[in-house]
Amino acid sequence: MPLKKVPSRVAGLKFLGKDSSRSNKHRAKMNLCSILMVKKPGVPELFKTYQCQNYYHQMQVDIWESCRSQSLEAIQSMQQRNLSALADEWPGGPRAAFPKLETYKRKELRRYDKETGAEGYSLTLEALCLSWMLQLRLCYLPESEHKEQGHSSCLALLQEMLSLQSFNSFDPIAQHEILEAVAVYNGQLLEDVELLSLGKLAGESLKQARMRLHHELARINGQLEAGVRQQQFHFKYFEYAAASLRHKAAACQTGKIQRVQKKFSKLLTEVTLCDDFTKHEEKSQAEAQVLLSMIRACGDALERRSEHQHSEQLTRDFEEAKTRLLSTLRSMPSVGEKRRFEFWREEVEKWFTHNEFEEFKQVTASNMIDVVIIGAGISGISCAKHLHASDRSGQLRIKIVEAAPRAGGRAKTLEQNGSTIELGASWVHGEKGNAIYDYASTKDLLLPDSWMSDPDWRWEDRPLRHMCGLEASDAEKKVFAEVEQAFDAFLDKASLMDEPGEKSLGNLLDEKFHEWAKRKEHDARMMQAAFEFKKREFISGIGSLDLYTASLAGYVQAEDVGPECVPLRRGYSSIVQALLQEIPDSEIVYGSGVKEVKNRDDHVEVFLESGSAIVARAAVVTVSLGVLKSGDLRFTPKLPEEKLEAIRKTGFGHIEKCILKFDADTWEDLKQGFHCLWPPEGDAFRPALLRNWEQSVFAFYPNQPRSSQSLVAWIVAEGFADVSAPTKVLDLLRRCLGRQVPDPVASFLTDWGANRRFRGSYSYLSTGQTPDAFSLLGRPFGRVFFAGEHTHPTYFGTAHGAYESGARCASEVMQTLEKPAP
Ligand SMILES: Cc1cc2nc3c(=O)[nH]c(=O)nc-3n(C[C@H](O)[C@H](O)[C@H](O)COP(=O)(O)OP(=O)(O)OC[C@H]3O[C@@H](n4cnc5c(N)ncnc54)[C@H](O)[C@@H]3O)c2cc1C
Repeated sequence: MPLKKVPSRVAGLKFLGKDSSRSNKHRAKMNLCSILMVKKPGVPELFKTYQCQNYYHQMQVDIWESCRSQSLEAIQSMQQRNLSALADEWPGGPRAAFPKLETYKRKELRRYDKETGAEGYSLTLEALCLSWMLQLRLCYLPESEHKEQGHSSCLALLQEMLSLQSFNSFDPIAQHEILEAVAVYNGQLLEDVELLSLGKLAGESLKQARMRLHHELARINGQLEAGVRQQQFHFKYFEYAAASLRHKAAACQTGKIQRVQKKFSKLLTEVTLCDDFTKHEEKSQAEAQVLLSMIRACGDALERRSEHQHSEQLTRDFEEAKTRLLSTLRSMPSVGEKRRFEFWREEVEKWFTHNEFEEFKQVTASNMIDVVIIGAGISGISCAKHLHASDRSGQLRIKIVEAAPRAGGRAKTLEQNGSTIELGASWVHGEKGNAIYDYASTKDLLLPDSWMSDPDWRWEDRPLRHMCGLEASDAEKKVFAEVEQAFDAFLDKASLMDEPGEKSLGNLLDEKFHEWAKRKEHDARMMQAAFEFKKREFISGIGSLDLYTASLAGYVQAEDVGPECVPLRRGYSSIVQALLQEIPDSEIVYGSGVKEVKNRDDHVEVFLESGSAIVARAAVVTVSLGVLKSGDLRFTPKLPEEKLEAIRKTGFGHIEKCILKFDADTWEDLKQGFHCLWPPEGDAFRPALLRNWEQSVFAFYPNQPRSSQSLVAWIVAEGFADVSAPTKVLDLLRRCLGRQVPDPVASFLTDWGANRRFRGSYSYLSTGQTPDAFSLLGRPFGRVFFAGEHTHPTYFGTAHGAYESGARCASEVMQTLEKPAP
């Protein structure tokens, strides 16, 4: 690779890139524009055609800068920003314009290639443009629905550039650029599971496609190494060499990685030891040192991988490597001086916290297991239990990773001086065909039937009070009972409808109520108040913030397993404890939030927030719909669009409980609880539109089991985080009773909506959704399986739905694991 004199303008750009001062950046940008717009008359015309000048210029400069900041992620996010800001400038979208621009450039390139010498400088520029364009294109790849085509065309472009007769006579900057693009592509390609889809596209077998890939990589790496050997201590070479190593590490077996690692290590050692090493740019010298240490540390890590070491040990090793490196840098005459050393210390920190490097560390820290279950709620534990039950060999290696320090998720019971308080699920809804009921019965966890006939608990006998503090009169109670009956009848009728269509529950109920109320002679305000009570009560049952976005079809689809509401003797946590006893303790890792799930060809990689990773043959995701909506858990590759849409559209409720615990004397007076009637607000009662959450409180119920001496108020509010809620709820209680009530001895407030591990209470079908949304949410994607209440087609929103979804998932996973490898 002969070094030619670098054309000043381009060189200026390159070196200006190193200087981050604003004016220099601006000059760099202007230089670039003038090269593109003035020196190459064909280019502006073309850009004009696609009306994308600004976009393109901005892009070049952005890419330039983000290449310096080393991260493809940075390029992608910049790309996103630019795209939305400049979408108007590029009618038809950049994807439509790209192929045209590309074809043009490729043609030019070939033409210049034939006429090498005469147009050498132009050729260099064209090659530069092409390589930038390639980088742009690479940015689109992760998002593109035409990923396979994207891969093919990128590969074709790379091959074309590398095979140009005149490649070696390009100026070094252009060669660098092209090789960089190659290296980025190299990493990207491995990321996308080794050309699997490309193989399919070209009608090749997987084996052929892999061979082709390896052949290609060997060639590309050869070029990279040649670059390093020529002592061009260029930042990018080292960086991408490391990225490439990391990707290889993720894709190959240990033996192979060690060979690659040794090779790089040798190469870099050679570089740092050579005579004129210290004559090179300071930054490059340090870069080489950093890389060498990193690679050595990686080497150590790799060796440990075979020794099954834990990630904490690895973290310590990396820390040690970092300290070693810093002391080497401090001792280097060109770096050790205080101000510069500070700069380098920051750089080293960056290197060592660089995402890719972290991932490398994580992957090396893991050992392959069979199934990793994310979340130890009812669905996660049920899945583990059922996996064990169907594991005939008794060899299945399972891990459950749970972000919280406890199991149970939305089933959470507080133990309070011998009594229990339910913060999440409290009832076993229905007896027949309810898996939780059956399970709890066999373990004798349910309260005896007699509790239902307890006069203190009888629903219909509960006192009815106005918010102003008055008890409802007998006449009002009669109206209330009639409205209740009519309301239930509306819903019963809705359940019988064959085609509930797009209608919302709110609309249906309003319609029916108005028809019904017209025929009645009762006090209109009382009817309305009773109707709004029912709606409030109903909202807390289905979890929707607003009945007008909850689908009637969803209500019809939700299956009841009986009218009973059976509480558990020792609360819902007793179910969780019983289930936990059926799986080995060592299988659960608490306090381990998962941040990313990578779906590979024949395995999954699950990256934890703590910095380690688990590699398994299959993963089961049981996090709530709220967590899936938030995007906190990343999936690579992205989930299919139809699943994403179901995640976006399916409703996830926001129900909270505020529980006030009283002493024995006060409790005697309150133990039945009561229903509260708000003055009617017109006929469009929508909690989402309420001025404050207090208005969603419709009752004070004894918390089950009632020995806890506590009243619970249900609250409907999004992302609820009002710490003063217990005081406000107590005020409401006093207001409704029309008298002073002694302060409670304790109060509890849930935060299901604000808690980032849940982000809501339970799911429901929204208007406009097709009823198969829940099944779609439960559909596996590659080796990733999905359980959780939100994946049950008929028992969504319930604990038994969660339990059954775990069992379903276990059977899907077993089928996959038992399939012979392709
Ligand atoms: C207030 C309330 C009252 C309810 N009342 C009833 C009732 O009376 N009867 C009934 O049948 N149902 C009821 N439910 C619903 C029932 O509690 C749920 O349907 C059920 O518990 C859901 O279980 P799951 O396993 O699907 O999800 P979860 O319980 O949400 O379990 C998911 C687990 O994943 C963990 N997690 C989240 N993110 C991560 C991450 N990144 N990495 C690792 N782990 C993570 C969470 O910590 C959690 O433990 C109620 C729910 C609420 C909120």
